[in-house]
Amino acid sequence: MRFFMSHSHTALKLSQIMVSYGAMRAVNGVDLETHSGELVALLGPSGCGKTTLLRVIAGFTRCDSGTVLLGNQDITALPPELRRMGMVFQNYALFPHLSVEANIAYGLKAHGASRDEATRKTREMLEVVRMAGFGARLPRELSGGQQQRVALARALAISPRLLLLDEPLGALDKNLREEMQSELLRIQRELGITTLMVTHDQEEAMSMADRIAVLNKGSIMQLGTPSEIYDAPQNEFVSSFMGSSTVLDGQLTRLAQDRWRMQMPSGVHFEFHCIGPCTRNGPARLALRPEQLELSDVGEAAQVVSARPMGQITRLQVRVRDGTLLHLSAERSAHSDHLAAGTAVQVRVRPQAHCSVFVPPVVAQ
Ligand SMILES: Nc1ncnc2c1ncn2[C@@H]1O[C@H](COP(=O)(O)OP(=O)(O)OP(=O)(O)O)[C@@H](O)[C@H]1O
Repeated sequence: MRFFMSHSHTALKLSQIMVSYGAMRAVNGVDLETHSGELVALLGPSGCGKTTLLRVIAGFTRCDSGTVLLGNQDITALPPELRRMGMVFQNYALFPHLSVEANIAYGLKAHGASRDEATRKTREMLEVVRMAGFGARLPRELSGGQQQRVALARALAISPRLLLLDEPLGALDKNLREEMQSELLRIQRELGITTLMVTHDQEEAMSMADRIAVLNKGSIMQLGTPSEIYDAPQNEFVSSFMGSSTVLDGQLTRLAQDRWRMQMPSGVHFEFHCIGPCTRNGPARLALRPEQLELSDVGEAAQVVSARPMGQITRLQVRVRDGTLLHLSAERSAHSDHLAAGTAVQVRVRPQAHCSVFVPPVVAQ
């Protein structure tokens, strides 16, 4: 009867997970705790260990050390079939010769559901993913998005304690992908099921996740809400991975309580407010996002390299006098749309912007 339980709101806790393949460490001491019912995105570049971490949680890959807790249960050594987790992969992985209904019922029967239970639950899941009426079709008779709905229905049918998604929308084109993002979110919210989703798409993570874990080289670089990750990156990796920024090396000087000046060796300088508990005079790196810069009557002299109207904004590239290229996004205007290459302008950090500064670690002599 366990199939008729509501989806449990179970939290996951990973402690010091290590996985190596030979000499290569794929996951390097990961700690991660989810709240029950939240959607956490595992975001990072190719090869950073996202899938390996998901496989450790599912039980397909053994970790060399560390523990996996689900609720209060230590499941580190539990085989995958006893973990009751729902998984969806990028490539659908539906059985091609089975109908939609049979695909969904397959896992239910494998978990010991009777035929009647399986039929009832399968119909219910088809309703949840808005595919009622498609039960008799074969996977090849469905679009990519529909196949992914069926894969999701199949994963959810066993009332999993955790939903694991590995690039679930990676094979879909942009429009369908966006539609499926909100659909997936609706279902996840409706069922209140704790979900981990692997993605390398920053926008997808930003628009869907309650919290994002940014991974690099097997370690979590930062865990936080989308706005914490974007607005207050804790290190240079997160700052450059989330959205684009231009990084300037120079000397940092405090001008006032929360006002700083960054001067590059050429003398080019910018004044700005700093994010968070900033920092000390001396060598530093300033990360400037396109939306933090503006053309103005005061500021560093620069030349326009290119101006491209893109929907609501114009993307500008300007070069300051030491050759540094800066990226700006300006609100569309007749002026910004018609800035020719070579036009002399002035550029500054927007007065209200708060920028990230990273101080190189002090090297002991
Ligand atoms: N079975 C394996 N044997 C050896 N090395 C592996 C194995 N699986 C993964 N790796 C390596 O471990 C590292 C992490 O791989 P993983 O698939 O977890 O990365 P990922 O972040 O999911 O990448 P992608 O976004 O490209 O799927 C990579 O360097 C990969 O080559």
